[in-house]
Amino acid sequence: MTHKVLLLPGDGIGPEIAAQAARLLKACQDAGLDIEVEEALVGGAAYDAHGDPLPAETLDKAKAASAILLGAVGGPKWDKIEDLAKRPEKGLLGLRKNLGLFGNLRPAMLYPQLASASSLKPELVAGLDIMIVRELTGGIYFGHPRGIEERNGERVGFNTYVYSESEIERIGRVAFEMAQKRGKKLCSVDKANVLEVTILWREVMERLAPEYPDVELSHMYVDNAAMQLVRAPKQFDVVVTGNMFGDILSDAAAMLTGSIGMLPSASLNESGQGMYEPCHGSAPDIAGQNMANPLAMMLSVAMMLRYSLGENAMAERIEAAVGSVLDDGLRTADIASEGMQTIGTDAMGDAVLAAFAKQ
Ligand SMILES: NC(=O)c1ccc[n+]([C@@H]2O[C@H](COP(=O)([O-])OP(=O)(O)OC[C@H]3O[C@@H](n4cnc5c(N)ncnc54)[C@H](O)[C@@H]3O)[C@@H](O)[C@H]2O)c1
Ligand SMILES: CC(C)[C@H](C(=O)O)[C@@H](O)C(=O)O
Ligand SMILES: [Mg+2]
Repeated sequence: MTHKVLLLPGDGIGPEIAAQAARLLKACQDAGLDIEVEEALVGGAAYDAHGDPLPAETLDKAKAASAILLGAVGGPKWDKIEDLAKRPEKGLLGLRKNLGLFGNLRPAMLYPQLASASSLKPELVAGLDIMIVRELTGGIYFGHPRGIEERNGERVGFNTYVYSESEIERIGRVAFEMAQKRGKKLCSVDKANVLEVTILWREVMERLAPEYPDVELSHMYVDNAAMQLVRAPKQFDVVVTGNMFGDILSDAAAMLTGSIGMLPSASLNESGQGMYEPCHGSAPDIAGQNMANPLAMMLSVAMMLRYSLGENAMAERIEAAVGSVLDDGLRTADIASEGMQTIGTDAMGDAVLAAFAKQ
């Protein structure tokens, strides 16, 4: 069966790293992968062309695709748009919500070659392999009521942090199953000392635990979890948490691996359809300078092959190609240690493709 892959480059460095992903997809096709690749607009680019960060045409194409690859959206050019619904980021959130992509997997895995690029001492991160399972279609990002309104003579801004039991259970099961396949440890991160919604979160996780007797469940408050991540990150195997805590903790975890430019992600729905994207944003500070690290995007292609297309061998081939490029000492600026020569986005893409061809 031919799989349809939708490529959404987006904004800022999005198109630069998406170009490297497109070359990698072509190499996979040449190696026998049966896919059809189409491109569409999302985010600021879509707003500029159609006045809408998620045009109906893009959403229709996304719904029809087996998998979606997204670069990044947003940037200062669109930050002045007063109507939040028209901001680039809402295009991304709209895709997640409309496709029901509730299960966000963010693996923070250290390539040993990058130990000296980590923000922690090498001995604290050697062998680091954490999977953050972030709930992606609920929580404070999508809660009602929300808005800015006049109260007692001043404006008040508010969002609502809401989770239903079924939403918690659904992401809990993804996390328990993930822990079963990995190190059998699951840490659920909440703020149950303060927020009722996360008291319910904790209760549901506890209720599920007896169904997964081989998994050791623990709980941690999010403030402590942030501290523990940078103190002793190897204590974690799988971490499950809500939308906003997961957003923040995954950026922090990224630095343990050397750079946010190394962190891919998968966002899955109940039917196995997925959207794959680096965890980072559009990096306006380096956009257009051929400086962005394309590896998170290229590793997102590997996650797509593994989670949506069932092509594990080819996924491993990409991951091995990345490893061999790092073995050769090739580094974009974000992952270079002092004194190392750096290469640009295109050259890093060339190197991964050459290594992929040799695998
Ligand atoms: N998934 C997404 O599309 C996504 C994710 C996060 C932020 N954003 C958006 O991106 C814009 C910029 O946000 P931000 O600056 O807070 O976060 P960011 O992730 O874009 O950048 C943070 C820092 O990391 C660096 N960086 C990020 N990706 C890199 C890469 N591949 N290689 C090298 N360096 C990299 C940037 O140069 C910057 O210094 C905002 O509009 C934000 O809403 C989008
Ligand atoms: C751009 C933004 C909506 C997004 C999020 O907050 O989920 C991003 O930070 C991410 O981590 O994917
Ligand atoms: Mg984020």
